[in-house]
Amino acid sequence: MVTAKAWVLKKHFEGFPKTSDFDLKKIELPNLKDGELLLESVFLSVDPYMRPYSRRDMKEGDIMIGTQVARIVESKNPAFTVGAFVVGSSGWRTHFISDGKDLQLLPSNWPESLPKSLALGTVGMPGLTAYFGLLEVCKMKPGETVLVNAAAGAVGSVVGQLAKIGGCKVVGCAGSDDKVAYLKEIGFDEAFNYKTVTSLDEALRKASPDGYDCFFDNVGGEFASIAINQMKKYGRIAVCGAISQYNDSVPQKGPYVQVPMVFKELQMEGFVVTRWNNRREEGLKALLKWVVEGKVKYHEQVTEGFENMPMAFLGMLKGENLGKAIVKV
Ligand SMILES: NC(=O)C1=CN([C@@H]2O[C@H](COP(=O)(O)OP(=O)(O)OC[C@H]3O[C@@H](n4cnc5c(N)ncnc54)[C@H](OP(=O)(O)O)[C@@H]3O)[C@@H](O)[C@H]2O)C=CC1
Ligand SMILES: CCCCCCCCC/C=C/C=O
Repeated sequence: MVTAKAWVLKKHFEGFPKTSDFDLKKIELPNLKDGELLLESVFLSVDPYMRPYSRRDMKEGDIMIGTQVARIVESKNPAFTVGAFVVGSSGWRTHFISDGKDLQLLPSNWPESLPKSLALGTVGMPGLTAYFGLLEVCKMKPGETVLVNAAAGAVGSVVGQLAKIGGCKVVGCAGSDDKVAYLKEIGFDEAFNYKTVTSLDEALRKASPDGYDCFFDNVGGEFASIAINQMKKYGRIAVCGAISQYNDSVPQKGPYVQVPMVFKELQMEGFVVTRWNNRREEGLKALLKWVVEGKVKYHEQVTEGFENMPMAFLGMLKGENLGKAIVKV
């Protein structure tokens, strides 16, 4: 008999989440039936979507949603071998039972030298978000200028590097000087700390006096309202996320987007990465190849210990992570 630990949503978040909104539970797992596997989480992901999705998809007492890299510890399913690693979507738990249908094996050519946690970041959902958002929503072309915010995070750091591979000029904004230094290290042409500039408008203009063809927006709110005015004619805005609004109890008010949208003839499109689930393998293959070749660099903010999951989640929402926020069990 295995006892799993799991973090549940004790109380719906109001405003910024608190550690007291979570509860740690123990769950006795039954013996395996034919066709089932027992898995042990090795790395778990904390992601911004958990904040808005918790309100939409969860009720109090539910196990927190989320993905993990897990090792198969016991198998009564011939398609899965003990010792293999998979990406699962079983939420914040140390152990779980699956029939295998919701599991994705790590690519068979995964190099020993690469951390398996990358399957939750650069070579996982956030990397795919950057890949499809840039290619299919921004439709970036060589020679164009791309702006990305939350640029030193899991999605943003990949956006900037893929835009460079695609022959674009890249401007990134992030919330600390260390993050800005990292962006320059990984090849961003221009980067600045949006928290310390005296005028965001001026900083954006200085970084690209001719304006922006593509804006990969991870933040929304005030940042997006200012940046939209610096789009070039026929510019494309990929609305990927709105982290500056996820903790609002009262919706923020405009400025509104219609005037620049009309006169600059902009395209603005929201998207969710799962739209391209049928092209997941294509995206992962490309991302893994660029990482192996050293063309896409990665950084992970690893928090040790399953008991620290709420703290890691709160830290990520506060901007404490450089690169992908990961919890190592
Ligand atoms: N549409 C889709 O399919 C997907 C969308 N997303 C979205 O992409 C965005 C980035 O996600 P991800 O890369 O995983 O997360 P990150 O790794 O970028 O972590 C979140 C970062 O957001 C920044 N941030 C937090 N609060 C604010 C704020 N009030 N204003 C500005 N920046 C803030 C912080 O960086 P800093 O120090 O720079 O402020 C923080 O480090 C999120 O909005 C997320 O919801 C993610 C995956 C899929
Ligand atoms: C429990 C598994 C959920 C995986 C969802 C991945 C889609 C994330 C879309 C993100 C949107 C905004 O952050």
